Amino acid sequence: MQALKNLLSPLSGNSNPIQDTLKLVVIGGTVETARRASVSAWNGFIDSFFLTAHFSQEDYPYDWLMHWLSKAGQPAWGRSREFDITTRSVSRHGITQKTTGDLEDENEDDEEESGEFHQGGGRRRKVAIVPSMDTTHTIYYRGHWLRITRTKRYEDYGSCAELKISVVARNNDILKRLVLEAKREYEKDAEHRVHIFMADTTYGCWRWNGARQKRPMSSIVLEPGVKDMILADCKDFLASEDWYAERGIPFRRGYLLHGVPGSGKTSLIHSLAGELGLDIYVVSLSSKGMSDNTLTTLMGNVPSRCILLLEDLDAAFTRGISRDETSTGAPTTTSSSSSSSSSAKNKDDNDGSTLSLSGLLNSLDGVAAAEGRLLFATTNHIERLDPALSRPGRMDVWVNFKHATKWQAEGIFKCFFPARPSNPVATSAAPPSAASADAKHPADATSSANLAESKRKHAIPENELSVAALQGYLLRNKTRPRECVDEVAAWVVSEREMREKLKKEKEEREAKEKKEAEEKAKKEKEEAEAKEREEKAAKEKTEKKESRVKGKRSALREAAKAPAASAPTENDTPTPSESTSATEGSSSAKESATSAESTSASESENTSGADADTEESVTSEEEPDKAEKALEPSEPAPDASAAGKEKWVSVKPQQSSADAPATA
Ligand SMILES: Nc1ncnc2c1ncn2[C@@H]1O[C@H](COP(=O)(O)OP(=O)(O)OP(=O)(O)O)[C@@H](O)[C@H]1O
Repeated sequence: MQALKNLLSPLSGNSNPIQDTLKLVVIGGTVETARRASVSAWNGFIDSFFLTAHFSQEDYPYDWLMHWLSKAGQPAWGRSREFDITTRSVSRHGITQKTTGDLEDENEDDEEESGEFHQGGGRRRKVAIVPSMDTTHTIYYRGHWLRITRTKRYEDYGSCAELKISVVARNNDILKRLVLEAKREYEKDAEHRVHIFMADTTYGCWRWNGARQKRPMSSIVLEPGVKDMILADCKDFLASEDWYAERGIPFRRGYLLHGVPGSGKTSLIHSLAGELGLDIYVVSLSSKGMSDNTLTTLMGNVPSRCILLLEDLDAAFTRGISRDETSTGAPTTTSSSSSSSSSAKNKDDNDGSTLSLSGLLNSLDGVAAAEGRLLFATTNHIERLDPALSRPGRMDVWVNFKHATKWQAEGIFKCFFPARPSNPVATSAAPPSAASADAKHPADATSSANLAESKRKHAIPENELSVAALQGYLLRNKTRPRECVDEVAAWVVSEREMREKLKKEKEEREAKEKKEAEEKAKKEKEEAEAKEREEKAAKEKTEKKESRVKGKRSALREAAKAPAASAPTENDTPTPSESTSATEGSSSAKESATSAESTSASESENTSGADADTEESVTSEEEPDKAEKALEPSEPAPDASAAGKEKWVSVKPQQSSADAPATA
């Protein structure tokens, strides 16, 4: 104390300013050091007493905890003074737009209390409270204060959130309890839902796409034993991890569901996911930007227990062939022969996808491929698949889906109009209205039900209509079972007619497209041939012209040489008559040239269209030759005197007519 007094006292009195400054520096330094020491001591204290757990957005516990935290009415969370309020549900990949049916409360009466409200007439949304970003929230949980911080981590590809929970405790029991409770809550909530994740080809990651209501297996109508066989196989696989490990067999199983559209392939997978409590990870191999690397990354990020769904395997596969034939290994089948489909295919070829068959195979069973996943692939065209893709090991179980049999038609009818055994009147599987109508004639009820049953059975043709089409018909008549049965024969006829009509339209469209394509090809061929002919003619003309000019020049040269050779024996000076002749010759040449020109012009006039144009240009090119051409008729016989004349003539066309007399 005395020392502090001594230290401070001179500041008040008159003393040396340098000393005062130094003292101030010392005081400031001491205070700052003390502050830092206390902060570090506090951090040390926190570290030694607080337990801290980190939860990455990429893993399930993050989902559980966010779900737990976001639950409206969470008492501990309710006391927090800063939070985000959202109507979007919480998922592994952040706050995502929720889909219908997700996090909905069945109890509409408690709407206000639970924070739900109707939006857009019918769809209910739930207000969720979640921890805001980069803020530490303190909540009280089972006798402990939890410090919760949600932060965002930036990585190479996008961002990833993290949850940090700290608690003062001797051991991590409280954190374990918290995570387990959150998990239980999450699973309880997800009990009736199947979570769907879609592949994001841009970032090579999975995006939560929503949670769908589970579909009961009983609602899928397949031939007897099929559903049970698949379900039992899946269950057996999921329970056999050790068995696979002991034998060194990769712990994966593949199911290939192939067959006609609308026969229940996708529905069965959704139903199985619900039954087995698995999430579905959907990859569309034909999606934009899909490449070998992206697919491998995606496959590597699939969790161990899930359903991996490759939809429309053939579509991506056929496109793969056209895009990258060498690397796909050129499978045995090709795409549809129809011009429309091929043109559509060509259009798609430039979508930036570089997926190859080998890339797909590697991603399915390469080292990066996840263990314990159930692979389901669907296709409408099994014949287009490469044998390498569908071989056992990759696709272990094949199931063929056909058009509805009579048995299936009956089954789906019963799904829509289930019989009520407690009420004998209603054994006809009729809805209340029809049942009450029957109640007026109880004696007839059974017989009429049987009649309806047999009517229905006989009206639906075997293996002709898809189950989806049947379902559509039943949906349209869901409140009138009796009429539904009565009108089924008419509906089948109308379906056939509709199918015929569509088929005819398709054939006509294809024929038209084919014809157009053929005409186009023919026109292009003709144009190419015409162009080729033109080029050939032009070339021939040029060659002809060149050879003619050449011949002419050599003839003239030779003609010019002849008098030169005889010159020493004759008079060097031409006689007046010779000179006149030469002049005459020159004027005659001029005349001939003029007549040749006019002939050429009249010829051009007689020529029509493009030929005329061509002729014109050729004529103008030939202009210098006209004079030479014009000389042809005046070409004298090759005697000596004529040669003498030709001497002048030969010079003249090369020069202007004005020069002729001078030269002469
Ligand atoms: N066997 C079936 N049992 C019950 N419902 C079915 C069955 N087949 C089809 N459906 C109904 O038809 C609709 C279409 O079925 P789904 O999408 O499962 O057919 P798909 O075979 O996957 O067709 P695609 O090959 O075109 O994808 C669904 O709404 C489904 O309820």
